[in-house]
Amino acid sequence: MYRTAFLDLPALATAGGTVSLPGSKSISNRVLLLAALSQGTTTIQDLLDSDDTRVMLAGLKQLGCTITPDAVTPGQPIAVTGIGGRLPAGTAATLFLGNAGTAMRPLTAALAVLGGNFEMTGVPRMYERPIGDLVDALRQLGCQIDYLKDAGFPPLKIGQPDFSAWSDAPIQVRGDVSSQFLTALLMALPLQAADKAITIEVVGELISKPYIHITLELLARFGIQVHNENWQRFVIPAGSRYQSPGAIHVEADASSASYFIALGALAAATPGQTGVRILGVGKDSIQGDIRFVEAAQAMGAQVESGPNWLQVGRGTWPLKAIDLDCNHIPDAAMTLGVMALYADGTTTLRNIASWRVKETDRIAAMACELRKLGATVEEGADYIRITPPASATGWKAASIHTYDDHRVAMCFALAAFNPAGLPVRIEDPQCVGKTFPDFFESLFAVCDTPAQQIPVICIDGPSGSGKGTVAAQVAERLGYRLLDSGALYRITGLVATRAGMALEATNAERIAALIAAQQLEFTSDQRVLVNGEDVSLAIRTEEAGMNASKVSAFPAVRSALVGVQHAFRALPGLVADGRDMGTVIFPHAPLKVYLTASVQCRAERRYKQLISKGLPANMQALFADLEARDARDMHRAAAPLKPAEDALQLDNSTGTAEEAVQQVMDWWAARQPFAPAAQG
Ligand SMILES: Nc1ncnc2c1ncn2[C@@H]1O[C@H](COP(=O)(O)OP(=O)(O)O)[C@@H](O)[C@H]1O
Ligand SMILES: Nc1ccn([C@@H]2O[C@H](COP(=O)(O)OP(=O)(O)O)[C@@H](O)[C@H]2O)c(=O)n1
Repeated sequence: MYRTAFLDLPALATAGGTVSLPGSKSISNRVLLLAALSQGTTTIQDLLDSDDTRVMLAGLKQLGCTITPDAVTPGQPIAVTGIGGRLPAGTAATLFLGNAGTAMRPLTAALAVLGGNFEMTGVPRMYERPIGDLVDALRQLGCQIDYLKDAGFPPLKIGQPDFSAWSDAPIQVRGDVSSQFLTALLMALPLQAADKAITIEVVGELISKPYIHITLELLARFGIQVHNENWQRFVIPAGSRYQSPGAIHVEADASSASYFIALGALAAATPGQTGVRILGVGKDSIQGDIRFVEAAQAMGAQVESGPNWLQVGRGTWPLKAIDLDCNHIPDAAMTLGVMALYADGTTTLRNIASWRVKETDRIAAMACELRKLGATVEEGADYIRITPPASATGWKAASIHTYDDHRVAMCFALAAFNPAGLPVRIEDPQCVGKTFPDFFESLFAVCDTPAQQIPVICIDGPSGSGKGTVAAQVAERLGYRLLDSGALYRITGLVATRAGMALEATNAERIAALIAAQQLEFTSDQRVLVNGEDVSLAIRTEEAGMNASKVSAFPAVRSALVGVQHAFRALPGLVADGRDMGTVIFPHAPLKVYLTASVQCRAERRYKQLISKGLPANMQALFADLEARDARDMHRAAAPLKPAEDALQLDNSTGTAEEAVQQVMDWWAARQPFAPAAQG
């Protein structure tokens, strides 16, 4: 997940490849509970790993379910052996359910019906989330539930139910506060329907019907066929009994799929690829938002589907403008708002009054941000009408404010395909964490753009000037990748020495062949692996620096390392630290900085740095080494150390590292097309 203040997306050109979406939270926790109540073992594929599923798993273990493996492991199924519809007499437990409504509500209902001695607890925020309507409904049956703090809210105490006074009258539950209460009853009451049918009656208008649809579909897979009488009465037939389906797959979140469906529809296919393949959800999905596919098709998307996959490519281009009632897909419809930027006319999205009361006023937010990009937007109480810029020159580079709304951030990323080739800034990108923490990583993995579009900031300079420190911090602030090119020469020196090769010109070709044959890996936490061995510390000694300086003078070695360095230039951007980043490796980089500091100052810094790493250091020797290294780096024939003609020079002798970082950030900001107010 990007935790930067903003994330700049370079202009993107094509899309293609496969994206796996995270599992749906609503489905994950329902499946877990249903598996736990069933007879038999259920093998669950693609369960979401999140706070809410973790507390559910922990609770189920306390109830005696066997869970293997112990926790969600990426790519591996998890097996849940259920309790077969009953708990051993006298089962007692205190269940901590965090802030997971999808665990608290259904588990309360199930345990109240099964009976035992339970305390249902959670985080303080959970104690502010209402549960009174569910408790009232359960008490109609004879369930024993007491409030341990405030009436109507968790924590709760659950005892042994007494069903003797319960007639066959329908159980009534309110449907207009949270559909989770009805879901909880629908999942718990089959436990009492062995001998007689049970009817649940909704009082008031039922909200969020698509979620009840999910519950009914999943119940059916676990052997319970509920009769839905016009969303007002639900009848659980007599003889109902939970039975594991054996294996079940958790669908990916269909709303998250909308961004990639749109991507396939509006991006040209990456050569060699046939559009975007989305794994985890198919057209037969039980989630309401899957109907986004129809809307995308109406705009021109070419969509194929199979069990749990979608394949989306460009069909009609430009997209067709549409006029659509979006009441059935309120969340995913925001994505249509950005697709409208690529349409051949004015698109109207209607019946979206609920947008006004979501994470933010989404109609106002979409209108404001779409206008920043150059669209003409009309907004009404319950509609939005979007006319795209008339031509490529009408597009503007915008810094998109995201209103702490994950969906605003995700759908506006698609604006990076604009025909004007402008970058798009997404402010506060970490707001996507609510449903899709790795959204931008997933997006970059299936998007492509010519290398010259991907920004590179070069930071060159002599040893100890602070390049590595400044480059790492600039990369962190921008969410860019980092190339520590010196590490490549240090590794070369190390492997050559270990292979017993003298670091002399006569061996240059052999050394070059040797480094080209190594498997190099740079981890996200800045460790360096050679053929799987962590050499991060071994290459940091002064001796390794000297050896690096020697091998780096060999043209054959330098050529052998060019491809590796170019490969670092990847979305969303790169900060490259070295000697020849701006002069040789990335000569067209949009920002080149030449960082210097006096030899005295650099020797002192290096001394402190080595000591802090527990490596030996001697001030006098360091001073001499630095001078020798400077001389060799500056006077060698191949790619000598010198400022690029268009480099900005920064003397870093007196200021702090933070000041140097800020200077580079300011220079970078000045080269961006975004309004200055939004710079971070
Ligand atoms: N103003 C400064 N700018 C950059 N680094 C500094 C500064 N002041 C002290 N340092 C320290 O200097 C040391 C050497 O910096 P480093 O980034 O390794 O240099 P280089 O990569 O140019 O060899 C680091 O330990 C860093 O924390
Ligand atoms: N792009 C680069 C980076 C490093 N080098 C060489 O590799 C050596 C080690 O690089 P480094 O960046 O790790 O060294 P320090 O600046 O940290 O001392 C330098 O002294 C240079 O001789 C190079 O020639 N070209």
